[in-house]
Amino acid sequence: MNAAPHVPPYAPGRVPLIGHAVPLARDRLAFLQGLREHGPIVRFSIGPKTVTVINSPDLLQEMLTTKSRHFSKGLLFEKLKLFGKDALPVAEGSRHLTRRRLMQPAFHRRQVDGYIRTMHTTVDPMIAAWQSMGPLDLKTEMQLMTQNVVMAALFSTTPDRESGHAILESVDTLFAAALRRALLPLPLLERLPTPGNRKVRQAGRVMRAAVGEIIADHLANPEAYDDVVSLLLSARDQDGAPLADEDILSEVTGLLAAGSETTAVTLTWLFHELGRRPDLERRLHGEVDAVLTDEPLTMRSLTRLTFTRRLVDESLRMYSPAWLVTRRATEAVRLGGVDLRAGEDIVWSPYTLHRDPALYPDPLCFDPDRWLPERPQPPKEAYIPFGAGKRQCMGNEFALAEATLITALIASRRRLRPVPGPAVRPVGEITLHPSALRMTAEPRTHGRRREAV
Ligand code: HEM
Repeated sequence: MNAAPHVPPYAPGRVPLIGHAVPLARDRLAFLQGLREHGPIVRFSIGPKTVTVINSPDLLQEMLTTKSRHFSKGLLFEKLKLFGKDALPVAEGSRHLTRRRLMQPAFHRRQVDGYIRTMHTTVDPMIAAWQSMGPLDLKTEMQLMTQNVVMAALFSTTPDRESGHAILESVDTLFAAALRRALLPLPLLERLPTPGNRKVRQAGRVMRAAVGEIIADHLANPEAYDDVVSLLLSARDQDGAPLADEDILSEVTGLLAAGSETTAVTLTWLFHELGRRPDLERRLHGEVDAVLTDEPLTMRSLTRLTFTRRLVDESLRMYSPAWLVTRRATEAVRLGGVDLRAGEDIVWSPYTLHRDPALYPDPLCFDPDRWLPERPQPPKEAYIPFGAGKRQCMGNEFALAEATLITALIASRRRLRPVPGPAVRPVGEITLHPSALRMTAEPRTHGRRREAV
């Protein structure tokens, strides 16, 4: 016999009509973090909408794996359709499955190995160019770098700095609109011709034009390319029909959006920590000087960068880029003894999970050595920067290789020093990024200087 369902509590501080809108607007990260102490499943409300937060790693695992068929991607991803109606990260059901099967092979570890040289040749000149620049806005630099890496490795295209900036601004505008609309869903307002909505439409046009050009070039010179765009262009369904133009545009745009900012903010946080921890920086320099040679980098050489990789893993723990993820129950389902109603909106946060002192000793200490194999490790379900189950990040191997490679290449040639300014704090927008981070890129005077490949 099933036990009587438990009704999860509302978080304290709920005010009639507006619910928890005030603490949420004041500091959404702190609000979400604070909810953990109210149990594994807790509710909050914004106006008439109730949102259920899952805090326990076991229940998250259940929702994302064994019971995943009862959930759709939810509010945030509905709003992220701004990037493309049915792109993989927002697609549902059989459409998701077919597209995932089609694109997954391009992201297997073996395939990622083949991207390493392109990553290297894309990033090297960008690091060299820092020489002639003043203080860097580090997040923007990292975004340009990771955007170029995705475009070069997956679409065989490298935009110049100006075009890269234009794409980046459009991605930022669309991401900001998606989050705003998910937090305060007022569909009617989204359609009005307000300046804000016009800006969003214009950003969409810039993205479509940039991606459209890439696709047109592939169509005009099919024999010149063998990449993800070619894969999409040559795909056929069971009836032998090609993908619709709109679908190809959506998938390419979706990959660009999913694959650039997440890795960029991971690297931004990593160098923020190194900038204030000379002990860690010294160890990183020691490792890259010992491992990097003048030979081109390969997956094999990356696996020897064990400390560099622990820095990446720790940045992904403490500053999980995808800090807020949503789901929606598509039918009534029981989770952890709680009956969720069909249509119930759900939120989970790798950021708060990874900062739970019950799972991570001293969680606010940036300690890459917590990932040493001889140290006690957290349960697998407690470390999910890339999610879990059938919707787990498709680009995780790509992102880990890229972040390790970029960290090592920067450290082999530059020291990023913080520019004095206001204290850096985490800001939870579509990704978790530092409030502002300006750093200067000093050449390294000791150590092996690497030339462009
Ligand atoms: C540090 C970097 C990254 C992080 C932290 C990250 C995180 C995530 C997370 C948490 C999800 C799953 C969301 C959910 O469960 O609803 C996801 C999905 C996805 N990511 Fe990533 N991601 C990263 C980099 C990348 C890269 C480099 C690419 C591709 C170039 C990529 C492509 C995708 C795609 C296509 C999906 C949708 C998968 C599906 O629904 O089947 N990501 N990512």
